[in-house]
Amino acid sequence: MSNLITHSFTDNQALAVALAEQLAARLREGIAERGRALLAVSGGSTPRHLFERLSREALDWSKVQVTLVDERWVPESNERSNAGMLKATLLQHAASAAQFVPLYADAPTPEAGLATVRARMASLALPFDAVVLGMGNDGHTASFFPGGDRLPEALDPNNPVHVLPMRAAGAGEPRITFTLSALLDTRALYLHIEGEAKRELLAHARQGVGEAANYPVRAVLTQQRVPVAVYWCP
Ligand SMILES: O=C(O)[C@H](O)[C@@H](O)[C@H](O)[C@H](O)COP(=O)(O)O
Repeated sequence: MSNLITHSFTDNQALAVALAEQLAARLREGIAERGRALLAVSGGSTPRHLFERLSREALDWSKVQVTLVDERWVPESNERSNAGMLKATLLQHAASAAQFVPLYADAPTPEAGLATVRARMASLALPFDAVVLGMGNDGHTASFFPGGDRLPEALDPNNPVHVLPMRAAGAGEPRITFTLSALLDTRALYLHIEGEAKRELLAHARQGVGEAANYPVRAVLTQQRVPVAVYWCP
């Protein structure tokens, strides 16, 4: 049985409204049932509208912890920083009361900052209430890049480690990423993609056609641990 449910929208505004409502519902549920909620989101360019929308959802954001599924190893002031983007979009308005838990530490490399980041992440009470993944045109998701130096470790479904450094030719700077096993430890999993090219790429990755058989995102699509809700618009 397929583990994927696809929700298609006419444009990115309609998608942002629907996914923001969905995420807000998961967070409210976490707060009602456990007194807190934990959200992990992707960076990149796709989720900006979604974040702007989500930031205005009425809920008790002071009980919400927000982190990233992956981060580029650059300080927040760098335009490539996912944390910087998140602060400018999601952590505004009502959501400015949320606690942001960053994946970057002030160290020259992700390896040098790893102990600090791991200690920080140990304070998060998994499972996540919701994880939102994106996907790159090379079939990566989070920082699971094709040819990534620690890709097998990152995709190992039984890896007890939550966070790993990652280096790959297509990644730009060194990265730090949650592992697949940590990201699948979630009550709800979303894959947010936009555009025809990504829809085709996803279909190929799902079927394991040609080069797409090796796309890292396939590990998310073929796992049976948690259903994947795909949110797509042209
Ligand atoms: O830091 C990152 O790059 C992201 O977390 C990454 O995994 C992203 O989701 C994809 O690269 C898609 O990026 P776009 O939305 O820019 O296409």
